[in-house]
Order: sequence, then C-alpha cells, then structure tokens
Amino acid sequence: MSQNAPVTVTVTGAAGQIGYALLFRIASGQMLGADTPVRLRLLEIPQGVKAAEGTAMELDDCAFPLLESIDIADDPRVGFEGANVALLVGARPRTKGMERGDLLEANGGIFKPQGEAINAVAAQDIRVLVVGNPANTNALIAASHAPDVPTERFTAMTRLDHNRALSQLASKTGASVKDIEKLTIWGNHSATQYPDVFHASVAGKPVTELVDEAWLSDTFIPTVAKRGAAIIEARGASSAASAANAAVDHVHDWVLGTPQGAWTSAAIVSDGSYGVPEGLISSFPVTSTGGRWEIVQGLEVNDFSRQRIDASVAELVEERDAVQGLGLI
Ligand SMILES: NC(=O)C1=CN([C@@H]2O[C@H](COP(=O)(O)OP(=O)(O)OC[C@H]3O[C@@H](n4cnc5c(N)ncnc54)[C@H](O)[C@@H]3O)[C@@H](O)[C@H]2O)C=CC1
Ligand SMILES: O=C([O-])CC(=O)C(=O)O
Repeated sequence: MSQNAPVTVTVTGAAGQIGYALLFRIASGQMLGADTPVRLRLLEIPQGVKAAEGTAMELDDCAFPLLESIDIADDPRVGFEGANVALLVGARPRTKGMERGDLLEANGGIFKPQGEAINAVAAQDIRVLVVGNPANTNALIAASHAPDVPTERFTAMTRLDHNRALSQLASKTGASVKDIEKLTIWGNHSATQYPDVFHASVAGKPVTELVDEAWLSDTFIPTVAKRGAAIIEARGASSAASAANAAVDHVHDWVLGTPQGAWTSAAIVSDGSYGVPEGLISSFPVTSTGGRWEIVQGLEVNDFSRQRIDASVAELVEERDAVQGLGLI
C-alpha cells in the first residue's frame, strides 16, 4: 500500500488519563488511517514530563509500524512545532471551592499561550481539537490568540456527547447504533447541552414515532447531559477511554470526511446559523468534506428544541463575556 506523507500530531496533557488512552490509538493508525505515518509530540507541564516519558517507552514497546517519532516537550513553542493536528487535552480541572471565574482564569493561563504558540510554530494546515474543559470556551481563548490561523480550524469536542446519545437511543429502541442517523448535539459541552433527536431516524424510522416527549425531556436529555458526572461517580475518575475514542472519531471524520448523507456533532465556530451568535464555538450538526466542517443547513427547529438550544447558547455567551471581562480574549 502506498503511504501518505507523515502527519505531526501534538497531544497536550499527554501524561494524563485521556492521553494514556489516546496516544496508542493515534499511533496505531485509527485516527488518521492505516496509510498515514504519525509523528507524535507530547506536551506536558514539567511535573508531567517523567510520566510522559514512561508512556513514550510503552509506545515504543508497541512497535507500531506507522509511528515515526515521539518527542516530549514542556514548552508549547517546542511542542507545537510543525503540528498538523493538535489535541488540547491538558486543562486545569475544577477543584473544591473553585468558582467558575477562577476556573476560566486558570484555563486562560493555559490556552492563551498555547494559542500563541500554535500561531507561531504550527504547520499552515493546523487543525485543533480542544478536549480540556470548559472545552468550547478554551477553544475560543486559544483561537483568539492565533490570529493567523483561520478560526474554523479551532474546534471543541462534543463527539463524546454525540456517541453517548447514540448509545442511549439504541438501547431504548432496541436498535444498533449503526442504524441511527442524524442525531445532533447543540451548544456547550456542559450540562446545558441539547441532544436533539427530532431529525433522527432509527433504521429509517423517525425517532419521533418511537419515543415520546416525556422520555426525551425526563430521561434521554438529562442522561446524556449528565453522563460525565455519572461516570465520575461510578469510576471515581472522569471518562477517559470514551473521551479518547471520541477525540479519535472527531479528528478522523474531520480529516477523512463523514460518510455520504450522514452527519455528526462538533463544536465549531458559529457563522450565525440557527441563531447562534457569530464567533461562538458551539456544537452543531456537521458534515466534513475536503478537511472542512460544514454546518448542516435548513433544519426545522421546533419550540422544544429552540428553548434548549437557546439555553445552552446563553451559557456560552456568559462564558465568553466572563473571559472577555478577564482580558483572556
Ligand atoms: N470534551 C469532553 O467531552 C471531555 C473533556 N474532558 C476533559 O479533558 C481534560 C483532561 O482529562 P484527563 O486526561 O482525565 O485529566 P488528567 O488530570 O488525568 O490529565 C491532564 C493532564 O494535563 C496536564 N496538563 C495540565 N496543564 C497542562 C499544560 N498547560 N500543558 C500541557 N499539559 C498540561 C497534566 O499534567 C495532566 O497530565 C479535563 O479538562 C476533562 O475535564 C474529559 C472527558 C470528556
Ligand atoms: O466533567 C468532566 O471532566 C468529564 C467530561 O467532560 C465528560 O465526561 O463529559
């Protein structure tokens, strides 16, 4: 098989839980395809470098044929050098007693210099996925410090929410996830997100014929929106393998395209579609062709959906105003 040019992939927070689940899948070719060699760059804070070195030793020990090199850095200007794809996973988690403003400020201290470094040293075609929470607003901060990179190349992850919604709907209807089409996550990757099934079908049947509105509002929506918290409660740690899997799915579809006629969900910069203020990084129904996400247009939004989209978007506006107030964007 002929091979493509190698792709440089930078992963921040490489020594963390998600990093540990993610790097092996990237190196094995599951993210960019079996014909694309990968050069990995692991970016950590100084305290995380030793553990990242341990992960790199294990990556070596897998003898992945596609893995050309592994570099470890604690300086963003080194870690993003020549990056074609950047997965921004490392973030400051909320700790006890921390207010939302403190969390946004602490993350501003991470995503501002990372945005600047991406602007300065990444490859021309850099594509960024922000996983670290609050993901949408962290993506906004990074994008605003990378003026030379088109904002559409900064995205945030709602694919885990999308996959969670697929799975919940499959289990309710007794179908397989592969039979479900045209589901959407709108808004923020937070408890206000809105998983929308009004355009979705299961094995060709409209979902609205299979479930009722009470199940949607009382079970489906809260289960999907609060799944992260339920995992933390059960596992004693936040979702890691499923988050890594969703990151692989997001970048795979972005670079290699979504299947004909299908859509997925990703938080991308709004062009004002569906009443989402221009410039916000919000989740939409999206397709990807030629390495570009596009928002699916022309969907009818009923009152049930409108209220919920508006509530999540209002939270994004609040977060944006807060980081603006802190001088982070
Ligand atoms: N968008 C989504 O769907 C999801 C997002 N998350 C978020 O992903 C993030 C990472 O989660 P985990 O891997 O479980 O956390 P973790 O705490 O296990 O790992 C985070 C790693 O990031 C590193 N780090 C911190 N600041 C850094 C910086 N400035 N540069 C480079 N590395 C840095 C830390 O040293 C640590 O190794 C969290 O913010 C979590 O809330 C988690 C699940 C789903
Ligand atoms: O809250 C967290 O850290 C984990 C998270 O985003 C999720 O599982 O969706």
